[in-house]
Amino acid sequence: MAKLIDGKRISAEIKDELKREVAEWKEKGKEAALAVIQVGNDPASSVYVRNKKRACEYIGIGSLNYELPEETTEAELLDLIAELNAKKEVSGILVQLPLPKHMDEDKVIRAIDPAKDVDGFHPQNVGALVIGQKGFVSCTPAGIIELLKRNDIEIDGKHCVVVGRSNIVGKPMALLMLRENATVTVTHSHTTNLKEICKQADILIVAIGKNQFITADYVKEGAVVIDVGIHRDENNKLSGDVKFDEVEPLASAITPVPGGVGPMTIAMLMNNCVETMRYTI
Ligand SMILES: Nc1nc2c(c(=O)[nH]1)N[C@@H](CN(C=O)c1ccc(C(=O)N[C@@H](CCC(=O)O)C(=O)O)cc1)CN2
Repeated sequence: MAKLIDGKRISAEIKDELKREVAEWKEKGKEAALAVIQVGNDPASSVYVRNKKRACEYIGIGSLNYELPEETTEAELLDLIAELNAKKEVSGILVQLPLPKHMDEDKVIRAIDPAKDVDGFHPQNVGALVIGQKGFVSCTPAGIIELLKRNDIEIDGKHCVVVGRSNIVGKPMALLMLRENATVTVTHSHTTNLKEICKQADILIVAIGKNQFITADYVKEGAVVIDVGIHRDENNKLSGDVKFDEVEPLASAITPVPGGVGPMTIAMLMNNCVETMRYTI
């Protein structure tokens, strides 16, 4: 019987800790405000943007929401980002991904002031992570580290297999696990012996975007399984990249979907927003 890693509970704990900290900073005259830009009306993105706004309100920081139509041009979006970069009262900026196909996501991310890049996607922040310097760390990988630590799951010396190499999860996740002294294997669509590699994992982190792809035959008895995937069926029922019912009996600990990694993304975004209060003069 696997230990259920309860991201919903831990994210609530973190938001309560941040709520108290924000109150202290505000007493010292410090403020923070998060600007969230959504282009188009992807239903899942609208849920996440709403959750981010609610989290800002809960911890006591400002939130400015910009809902732009799908046909917004890249130039118009870049102009808005430039405006927000220049606004002193805006301490964090994020552009909800994915963007419409006519936009270059990398170019848009590079336009955000790295000091306001609370998603941790800007090359300057990613570079800082690579060389072990200070910078914003992307929220989902940071949330997974927090889940492991707050569940007293040992990372140092463990073999961690990351399935997927995206810029917003897989790659930063590998770097964070390395920073925690895990031995890290990153797999991807060109990995030929995926099942054999996954079965070697003490900690298996799955972020491939394939519904319930990881089944019991990919998992070593007693492994810790972290599911980053999120899929909705026609009845709006959520599932992950891991076949939970099959894998749970094998694992020593596992994250559910929903209620695992997802809420931690929001909590760690709030932490990055509060970080701007800790380091402003
Ligand atoms: N600019 C960004 N875009 C995207 C990010 C990101 O970190 N920055 N990550 C994902 C989406 N994401 C945040 O934006 C995100 C995904 C899931 C959840 C979450 O709380 N999931 C819940 C279920 C919520 C629901 O009812 O659907 C759960 O798993 O329990 C929060 C944020 C891609 N885009």
